[in-house]
Amino acid sequence: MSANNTPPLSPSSNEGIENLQIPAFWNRLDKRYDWNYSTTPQAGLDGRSVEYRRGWVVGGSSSINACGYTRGAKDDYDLWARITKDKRWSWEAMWPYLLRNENWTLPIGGRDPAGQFDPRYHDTKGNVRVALAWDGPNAHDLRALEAATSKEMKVNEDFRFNLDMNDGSPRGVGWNQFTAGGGERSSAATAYLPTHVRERPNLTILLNTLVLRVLPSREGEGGQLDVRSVELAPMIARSGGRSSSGTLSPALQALASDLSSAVVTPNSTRTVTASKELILSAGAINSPHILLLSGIGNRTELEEVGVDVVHDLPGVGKGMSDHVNVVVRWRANVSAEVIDEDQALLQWRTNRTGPFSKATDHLYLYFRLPDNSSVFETWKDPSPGRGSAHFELPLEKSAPEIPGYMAFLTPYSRGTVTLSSSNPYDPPLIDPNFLSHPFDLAAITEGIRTANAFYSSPSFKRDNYIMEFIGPDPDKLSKEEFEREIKKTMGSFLHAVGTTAMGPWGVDDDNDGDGAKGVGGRVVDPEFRVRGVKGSRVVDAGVIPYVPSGHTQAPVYIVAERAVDFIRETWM
Ligand SMILES: Cc1cc2nc3c(=O)[nH]c(=O)nc-3n(C[C@H](O)[C@H](O)[C@H](O)COP(=O)(O)OP(=O)(O)OC[C@H]3O[C@@H](n4cnc5c(N)ncnc54)[C@H](O)[C@@H]3O)c2cc1C
Repeated sequence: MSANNTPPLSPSSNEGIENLQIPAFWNRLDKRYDWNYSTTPQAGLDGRSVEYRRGWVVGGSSSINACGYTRGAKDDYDLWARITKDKRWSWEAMWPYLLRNENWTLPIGGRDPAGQFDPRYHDTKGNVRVALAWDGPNAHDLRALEAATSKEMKVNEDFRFNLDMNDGSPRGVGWNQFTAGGGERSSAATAYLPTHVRERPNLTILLNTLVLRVLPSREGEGGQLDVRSVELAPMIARSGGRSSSGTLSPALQALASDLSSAVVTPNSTRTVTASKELILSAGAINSPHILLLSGIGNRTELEEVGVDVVHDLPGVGKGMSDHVNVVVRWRANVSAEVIDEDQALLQWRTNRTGPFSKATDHLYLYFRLPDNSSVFETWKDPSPGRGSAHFELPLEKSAPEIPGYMAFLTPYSRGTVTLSSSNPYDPPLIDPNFLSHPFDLAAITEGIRTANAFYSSPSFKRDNYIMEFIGPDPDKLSKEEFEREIKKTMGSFLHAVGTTAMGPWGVDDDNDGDGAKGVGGRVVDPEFRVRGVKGSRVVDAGVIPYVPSGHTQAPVYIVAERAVDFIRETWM
């Protein structure tokens, strides 16, 4: 079901779109809010391509995502500080920014959240509304909580209850926090661009407008390349991938008349030049795409597709790091809970409670592989530290099968975003290169064993509640059968980072585009300035060098809040 909507004025506006406001609808949204990307055929998935969703709407992917709010581990930020050799990126130094985006909100419907989060790690003054779900523990949660506090499960320290997974130490069983407030999605659009902000005279939002390229504006001091212009074109029709261009929208014409530097070109494009600097935030997939189309990237690869090289920066689009989604299942003795969707929609419209007010379920299990795991005999642990997790298992209640969409959080595999052609309307080639490193499948095999150990606790076995592990079970299938099953259903958690990764100050002598080195050739400095270029920064998920051991939207808000102060300090 999808709620009836008044057709939007523009498909790229989020305003007044009920389907975007309802958290539960994230997985059934109309394609018009999506760039409709897929990956290249993945050798690691036996040649399968997988869907790669990205939000085509104000607020980007935060307007269509599953609302999970996880900052990751303290170790993630400390790793960024080591990579950039800049202590300002450590968890401790970042603490004000970890809080600054957040507006902690009580759950809608009057549920008492005491004992389900730790108020010391939250703030109520930010813009992004964050809350626990409207409803309290269900029967499945009660068993998980019982397991997490039982003596038997002390065998694994990660099977313990964790009061707040956003305190920097996510390991354990804890309550899922959502980017929702009052039962409605809170996105970058609703949080940072509410109506009163959109009405500011110094802000212009161009809907249905495509950035084609960034352009050198003028020679900067000392002949340094100065990139502060963007080339824009209207986007009028979308039917999968990108659209064709059309005539200029009134907003674009108005902007052009306001800006002395705007230039009309014969094919309806427009060039706009920033007086101070250009901030590119087109996301981990599209920011590198735009840079490559602009001639900023690996010289040889640009020349191969006929793009004039403006700046040889080999790391652009390299080093893509993402979480994979491993599907495992258990048969459960649970009766199916049938949701009357008309009733649920009415309930949501009436008081914003009910099943539609939450995007996913209540509890998550974050766990590490043990230090003595056989996988570490062959490979070095890629995780950022012992406080971080290798896996996330959402503890979902469903009947008659309990699904485990287990996220593998610390992959060695790294991929790329490259050009399919020099035409800005052609989608980029997205190659996450899933399972290209043998550690990943070996770790997943061990991770499944640990996930099954959790569901084998007496709390879940009692009354024959969990009846059977459906699998894929590495202890029942042959290695080949097991791997085939994993590859058949695996997808992306859509947490791409690293494609315009930040690295240390100064000359980057590791900027060789070698994804295997870990950060894919560093594209921006620790304050997000594009290397070797004056006037441009990139601020989005692409600058994060390693995929965090949690979901990515909270880290992106944190990165963006940090960027605000870097930019402010530059111009004060
Ligand atoms: C379906 C889905 C579910 C997810 N679930 C979660 C979750 O539960 N929790 C979580 O933490 N993370 C989740 N994520 C990831 C999270 O939403 C992203 O990491 C986060 O939004 C940051 O993404 P980004 O920086 O890549 O940019 P995006 O959020 O994708 O934003 C990029 C913006 O730039 C615009 N843009 C791009 N190219 C151009 C161009 N050429 N011209 C004009 N505009 C352009 C896009 O339309 C978009 O508005 C999910 C993502 C998806 C897609």
